[in-house]
Amino acid sequence: MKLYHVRLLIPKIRLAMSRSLTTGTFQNTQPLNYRGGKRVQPIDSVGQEQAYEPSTGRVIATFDCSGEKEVNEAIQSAKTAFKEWSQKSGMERGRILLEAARIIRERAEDLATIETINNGKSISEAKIDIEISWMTLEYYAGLAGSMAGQHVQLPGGSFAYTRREPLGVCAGIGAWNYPFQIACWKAGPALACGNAMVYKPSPFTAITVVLLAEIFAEAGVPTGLFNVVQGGAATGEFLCKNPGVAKVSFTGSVPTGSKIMEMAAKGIKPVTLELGGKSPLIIFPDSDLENAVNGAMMANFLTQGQVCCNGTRVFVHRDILDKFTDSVVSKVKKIKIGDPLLDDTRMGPLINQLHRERVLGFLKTAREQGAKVLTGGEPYTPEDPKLKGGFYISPCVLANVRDDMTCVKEEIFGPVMSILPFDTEEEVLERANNSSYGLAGGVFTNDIQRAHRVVAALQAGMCFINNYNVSPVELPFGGYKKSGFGRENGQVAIEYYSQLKTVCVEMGKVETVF
Ligand SMILES: NC(=O)C1=CN([C@@H]2O[C@H](COP(=O)(O)OP(=O)(O)OC[C@H]3O[C@@H](n4cnc5c(N)ncnc54)[C@H](O)[C@@H]3O)[C@@H](O)[C@H]2O)C=CC1
Ligand SMILES: C[N+](C)(C)CCCC(=O)O
Repeated sequence: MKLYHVRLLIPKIRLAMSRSLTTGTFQNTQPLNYRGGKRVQPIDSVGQEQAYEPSTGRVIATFDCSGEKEVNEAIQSAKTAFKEWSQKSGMERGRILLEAARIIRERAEDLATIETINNGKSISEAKIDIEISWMTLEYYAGLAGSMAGQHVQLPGGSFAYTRREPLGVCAGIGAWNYPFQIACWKAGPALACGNAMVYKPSPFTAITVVLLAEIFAEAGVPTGLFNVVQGGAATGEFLCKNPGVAKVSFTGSVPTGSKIMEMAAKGIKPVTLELGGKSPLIIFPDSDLENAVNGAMMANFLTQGQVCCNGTRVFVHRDILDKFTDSVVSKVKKIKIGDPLLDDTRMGPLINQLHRERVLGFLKTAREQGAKVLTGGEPYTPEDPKLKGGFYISPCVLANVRDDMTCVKEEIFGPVMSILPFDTEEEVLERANNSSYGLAGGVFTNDIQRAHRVVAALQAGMCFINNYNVSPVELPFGGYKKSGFGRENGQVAIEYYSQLKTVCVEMGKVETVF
């Protein structure tokens, strides 16, 4: 009875706290590592990192990066919990994951607020991210109970069966653009399959993943099942190289993905790599123009354009080029930039000053190479004085671009759309596929056969017809080519967090050749 009251009260207090949080007020005071069922300071460190509130430029947390000993402790803690967790039935695990999903749903506003403070994305988007997060846990909770093997009949009454078993302790390494959601995309299937996890978020967004660890504990996972270590490359490397880690699931850039694969190769560990992209979005003249324009907006400007699967190469048929361009530019000009915690803001700041300079650098090169800026692409300072130190830029549309320009070839990871005219289907497919990336792709057309023919020809793991950047958890997500391999979400993710054991059973006498 007492416990029941505590349960009801805690979220209420927290919600009240989050509502009083406004931009410029949050300061982290608690340890950000999570091990053995509680927040802890790391026992050793490899330097310090700072997390910012990108909308104001304020430092909101300074923390030690976990050293080799701390990473090892977290892995040992996960190993202990794995023994208990892996013995539970799928139904038992599913029930606990459902409870975690329920708690996230109950605290959605709270979590979205902190996510916005630490990442800079608008609160309206952060709320969607949190919704996708609890849906992910619900989905894998449902799948946990249906994981099963096969029975195979053999001659003479003998038979075999297969068991789908967990891998052990999985390492999750995340990017900063969807901190809480990426952690759920990894933890959901990993825990459903019976694994334990040690998770390292990006040091830029160190805050919300610890809240997820607390939620798992509250939902009833064994102590130590989900641990958090903090830091950058050095901490990540301790994790990848540790023989106690059975698998690495990574979301981030191509160069880091390549390093992760190398480290994992030394230990013969499987990896899932969700890397960058430079995806094409193809608009045919027979498409519904309003839908196509809205699709292009969704493909380019979510989370200030810092989205791996964005369709940043927008190929538009020459017949509708002017109409499409005018419509997109007028919509982009109306995007409300400012305090991301305000409900009507649609675009917040980029993640940090260095990244803003990087994006502005791409725009400088684009201009030098002959691109025409139709709107935006400048540092932006909101009127509210407390936002003066934030990392804002105005969303940008580029025209007069060619396929060989840097802004069309390289991932900018900012709010920059390039519009490229085309004339024929054959030509546009050739150009769309002319990239070392292959994460996503989209097509807008009302010709049903053309739509399917085009997506069949696109070299990309995630394709959209007449929409872009929707991501229901039921759908597998992942890349072709340098955008990585392995899949997150969907039923198939179970295969990436489990291994198959075959048990061959003899019912007769052993026939020997000797
Ligand atoms: N395909 C996908 O699902 C997504 C891909 N991305 C890609 O991620 C990039 C942006 O994210 P960033 O955080 O800047 O990428 P990043 O590759 O610099 O860092 C990603 C994570 O890896 C860690 N890390 C860095 N060096 C490491 C090393 N040597 N060993 C182990 N861990 C290491 C970082 O601390 C961070 O947690 C973009 O290229 C973007 O396309 C981002 C989000 C989603
Ligand atoms: C949610 N969605 C589709 C906008 C982006 C997910 C991939 C990423 O983490 O960048």
